[in-house]
Amino acid sequence: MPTSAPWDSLWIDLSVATMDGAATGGADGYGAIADAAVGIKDGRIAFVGRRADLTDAPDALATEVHSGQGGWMTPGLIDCHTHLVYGGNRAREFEMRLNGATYEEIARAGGGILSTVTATRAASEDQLLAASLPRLDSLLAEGVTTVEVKSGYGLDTDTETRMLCVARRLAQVRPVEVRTTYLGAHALPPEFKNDPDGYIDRICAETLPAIAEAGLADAVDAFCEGIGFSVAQTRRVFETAKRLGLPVKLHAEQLSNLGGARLVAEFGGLSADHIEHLDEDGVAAMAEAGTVAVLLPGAFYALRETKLPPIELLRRHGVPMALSTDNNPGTSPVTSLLLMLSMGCTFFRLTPAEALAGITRHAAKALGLDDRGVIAPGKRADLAVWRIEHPAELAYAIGLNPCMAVVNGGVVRKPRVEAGAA
Ligand SMILES: N=CN[C@@H](CCC(=O)O)C(=O)O
Ligand SMILES: [Zn+2]
Repeated sequence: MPTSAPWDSLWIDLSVATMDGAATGGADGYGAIADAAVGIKDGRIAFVGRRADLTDAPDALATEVHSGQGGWMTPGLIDCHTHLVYGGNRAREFEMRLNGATYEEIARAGGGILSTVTATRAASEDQLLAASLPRLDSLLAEGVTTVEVKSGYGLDTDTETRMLCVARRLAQVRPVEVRTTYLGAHALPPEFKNDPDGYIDRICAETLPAIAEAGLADAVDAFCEGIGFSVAQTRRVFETAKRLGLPVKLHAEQLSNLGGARLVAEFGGLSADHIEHLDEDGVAAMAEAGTVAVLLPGAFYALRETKLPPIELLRRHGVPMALSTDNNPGTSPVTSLLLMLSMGCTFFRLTPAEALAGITRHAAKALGLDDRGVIAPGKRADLAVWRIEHPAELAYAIGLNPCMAVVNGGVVRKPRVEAGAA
């Protein structure tokens, strides 16, 4: 009676970028293994190493044997900061900016986020789902296996709840893991005009407790900025999140330095995001707290920012750096995570290895996930296979998508999900 193979599947004929700095001392930054083999059992990595170290023939070790055709395998990509679910678009605002208006002027004039709030409040759950799927499909085509999705365009309890329900539904109709973040403190809704403290009262007393009770959020975020909320108001939201047992993250130091990074570090927060205006005190506080720096070059590009995030300080203090699309209708209508690799290197001067860690290992850490983001025994078998000769090509090529296969929890899929498939 033939014994059953120990593994469900085995990948060979490829090199592997494990992105597991711990395993390789980060020598090449990729944790690279040439002529490698990756064994998968029950949706988890069972083996990763040299093919020469396999103890038996491939078809004796696995039920399914897959060839990487001489390419490379990386961990599945993780987009750790998106506002993917929303109604409408802001192309007119794009035109206004090209006619000289700034992002802040448009926001202060009641446009910007609030115009998306109007469109999102008017949309049904099914309409929001239909509007979000093409944006998600674009990310999935590039080997993305985990996406974070924020609320923040409802600003009332019903619509914030609806947004997070839609975010959760995305994972039911697409091969992707979705992590949700409540971002009620994103902008001041019209019904609380000139009363930000009253709006924070409602977030802390009504909306956030209701969303936590419903299990709709994995984390809580806020926009700490002159056109957003103060440190004191953000602190109140974080105190409520802490009481409800939810981790925090923060849109911090995007347009100015209010000390948001120090605040999110004080709460042991998962990440500080944007951080163009971050100073060394903030970097040191993040390093101390293990808070990840999430870099958003799409917003930097779309707003034509000139203030670069303090990359050298982040490196010197050992703060993990992640990259993300920040997909949103205003500052970053971006649906390509691979393009963020290119921008992270070209604008922010990350190395290709740092950039790839930014959408794998460090992006997982920004979401508080330690079961993915590296290829190592026991981790989720979330993988992407690329028709490339070296991982640096992923950051080097602009507009080319060399993804040839994606593995979600051990299940192999083609990169492009059938358009419109439910
Ligand atoms: N800065 C605040 N939030 C989003 C922009 C939201 C919007 O403009 O719609 C961001 O991450 O850039
Ligand atoms: Zn954002």
